[in-house]
Parts: sequence; C-alpha cells; structure tokens
Amino acid sequence: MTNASRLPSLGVVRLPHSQGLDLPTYETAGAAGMDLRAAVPDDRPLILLPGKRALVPTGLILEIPAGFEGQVRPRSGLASKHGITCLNTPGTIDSDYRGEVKVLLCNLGEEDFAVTRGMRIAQLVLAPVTQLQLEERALAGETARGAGGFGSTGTA
Ligand SMILES: O=c1ccn([C@H]2C[C@H](O)[C@@H](COP(=O)(O)OP(=O)(O)OP(=O)(O)O)O2)c(=O)[nH]1
Repeated sequence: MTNASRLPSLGVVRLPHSQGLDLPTYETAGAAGMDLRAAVPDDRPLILLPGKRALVPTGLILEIPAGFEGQVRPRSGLASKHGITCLNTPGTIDSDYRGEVKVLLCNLGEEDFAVTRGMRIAQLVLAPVTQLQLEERALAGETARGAGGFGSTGTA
C-alpha cells in the first residue's frame, strides 16, 4: 500500500472554466500545501494593480472530509518577488462549503501583476479542526498568567 492510498480523500469537482487545467498538486513529497491554479480565461489575464485585490477563481469545488478544513495561504515566492499575497490569509474553506474555491489575492507591490490561466497563485493546506461546545461560566479559573498578555513576559 502506498502512502497516498492511506490518506483520507479530498473530493474535487472541476467546473467548466477549469477544464484543461491541472488539478492542485503537492509539488514535492513533503509539501504541506497543494498549489491552487488560477482559472481565468486564456485570453484575459487578470491584471492586479498595486494596492488592489481580486477574488480569483480556481474553477474547483472541494469536498473536504468532516473534521478537516482547507487553509488558503499565500505562496512565499509571489510574496517576496511581487508583493502578491492573500488578503484574508489563511482563507478558510469549510468542510460543508460546496461553492467554488476562490483566492482573495492582493497586490502589495509597486507594479501591476498579471494573473494568467493556470498560474499557481496560492496553496491549500488541509488541517484537522476541532469544534467545542461553549459553556458559559460566572468566573474564569485562576492561572499563573492571569490576564497578562500582549508582551507581559518581555522579550529577553
Ligand atoms: O479564501 C477563501 C475563503 C473562503 N472561501 C469560501 C469557502 C468558505 O467555506 C466560505 C466562507 O468563508 P468564511 O467563513 O471565511 O467567510 P464569511 O465571510 O464568514 O462568510 P460566510 O458567512 O459565508 O461564512 O467561502 C473561499 O473560497 N476562499
């Protein structure tokens, strides 16, 4: 049995505008994220002006197994070379979401950036999530930290 066949499966549906594009892929054996591709038209790249944002279609619907989420994260190369990031990073893909996965790209660089068809624009990390039940209490239990936070332990 290979490693891949032991993994829980991630369902994927290709919408018409992503036909012909490669599915998201783990680029290396140990990659945490699979790269998501832009499903923009071949003849109409999306031009992202400096300081602007755009919801970029992937043309994919995912069926993430219950107990997991998808995190849409920026690619560090695009960020360091062009200032391209995901505005809402990490974007959350809920396991019960059945709409098209989109990537909220933002151009923090100084130059126009062209998003072309098939460009690997972000990465999807699947992660386990836990839901807990909220239980209202009159007082919070005591701890050594108490209400200290936001730098209360210093930096040295
Ligand atoms: O980068 C993202 C973030 C979210 N989504 C989709 C999947 C997610 O399950 C849904 C809702 O996302 P979220 O909960 O972050 O958005 P919201 O603003 O709280 O909207 P809602 O009221 O629909 O939950 O939108 C994306 O396609 N890309």
